[in-house]
Amino acid sequence: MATSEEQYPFAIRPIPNKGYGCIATRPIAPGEIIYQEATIMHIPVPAQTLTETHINTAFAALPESQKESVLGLHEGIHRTDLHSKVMRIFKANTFGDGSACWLHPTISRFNHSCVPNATTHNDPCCLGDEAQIVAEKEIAEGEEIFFSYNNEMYEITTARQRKVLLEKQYGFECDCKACGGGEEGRVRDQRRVLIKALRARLHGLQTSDFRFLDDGGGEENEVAEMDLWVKEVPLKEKLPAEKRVAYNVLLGNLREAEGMPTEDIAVSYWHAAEAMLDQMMQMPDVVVLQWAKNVEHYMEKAIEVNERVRTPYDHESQTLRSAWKAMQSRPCLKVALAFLDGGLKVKGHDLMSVDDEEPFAIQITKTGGLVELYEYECNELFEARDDISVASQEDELPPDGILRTIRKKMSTEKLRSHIASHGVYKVIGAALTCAAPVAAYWMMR
Ligand SMILES: C[S@@+](CC[C@H](N)C(=O)[O-])C[C@H]1O[C@@H](n2cnc3c(N)ncnc32)[C@H](O)[C@@H]1O
Repeated sequence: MATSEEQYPFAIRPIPNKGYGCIATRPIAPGEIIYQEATIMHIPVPAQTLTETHINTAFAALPESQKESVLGLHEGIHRTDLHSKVMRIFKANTFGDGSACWLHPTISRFNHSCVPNATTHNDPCCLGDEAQIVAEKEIAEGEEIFFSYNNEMYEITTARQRKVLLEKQYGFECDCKACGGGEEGRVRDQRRVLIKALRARLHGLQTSDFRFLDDGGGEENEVAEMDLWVKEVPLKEKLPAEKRVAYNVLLGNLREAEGMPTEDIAVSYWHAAEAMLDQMMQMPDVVVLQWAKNVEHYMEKAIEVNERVRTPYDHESQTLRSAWKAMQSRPCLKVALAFLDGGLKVKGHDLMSVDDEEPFAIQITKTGGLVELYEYECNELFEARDDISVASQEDELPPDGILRTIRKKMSTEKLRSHIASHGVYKVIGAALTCAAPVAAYWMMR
């Protein structure tokens, strides 16, 4: 176990009931690279189809020194399907990306938490076959450093369900704060159930049913990821833009509240901004200023969250920044942001309001002129369009869906009384089936 304490900010130490683990030897700041190392035993086969022969062949091909370090790794559990020590070691320490599996001799010493303070980065474009452990939060000297062994799955399962998954895969019972039960555990479970529902809807799927995990997950040694996803059923209708906005914002908020990795939080806000822009573009001649502000707010949030743990020059930061630049060049957003930035003169129209009231929207006329619209004027315009669209045939994605969203904005009183009589979770439930941004807003208060 070769880590030099001067060179790296952690040491491998025995941890009660966990074998070894990695302890910070000094304070570590968010974004700091804790460790970086190359893979060994890289097997170009997905975990589901990995066989004993694959593992034995890859092990046999290693130089003697690497064989020794593999054999020194944690052996994992004695399952009936894992016949040799090498098999058990590989299963207990394996990393994978859906197309290959591999080991990292030192990174394998980090233990798991469902609320991790670090993440693994292994983007092959930037790191080749290396992986990094990067701090997600402030880590104090003496604190154990954890990453999540499968955040994609664990962020959508309750403590009881994770207990089955972790037991079958690794043979341990997690004692992190998300698995610790009590009131905190209950709130975390509810957040993760919502994250599951939102993620499914955003993928165009009905929510998967994980209740079989509550009953112990069956006789199998391991619950394959395939089993969990194969039950997915596509939604009958495409999710309209206003729901994608609401769901992504809520997903970002829930992930933040749950302390999930910043990369996932940033992606939620980025997708919310994209959906908001899609919503704006369904009505290209009327630019609602608040929607433009929302796009800007969600993108700024995505960039800020991402750069808590990455420099502006990292690949992910560059991707986000160039996505934001591309969005800003869309005519509707460009007009709105230029206007909000301090006035915009187009074809002799001075759009700065004569009084202090900010217009609700800007209308782009047929001749390309720009006209300010105040809220009452918008309502009249939208009502006229609603009347026309009621008469028109039903589209899969009605272009005037957004108009209805604005209407929903008017019914906050109804939501308020709903919360009073049914409680917040009923309202969240309602929002999951008929969400509008205003419902998401209420949920987050
Ligand atoms: C990849 S290894 C991690 C390093 C390992 N503890 C060692 O001694 O080398 C995975 C194994 O560590 C243990 N482990 C990891 N996270 C744990 C946790 N949160 N609680 C208890 N045991 C854990 C389990 O035995 C698991 O099979």
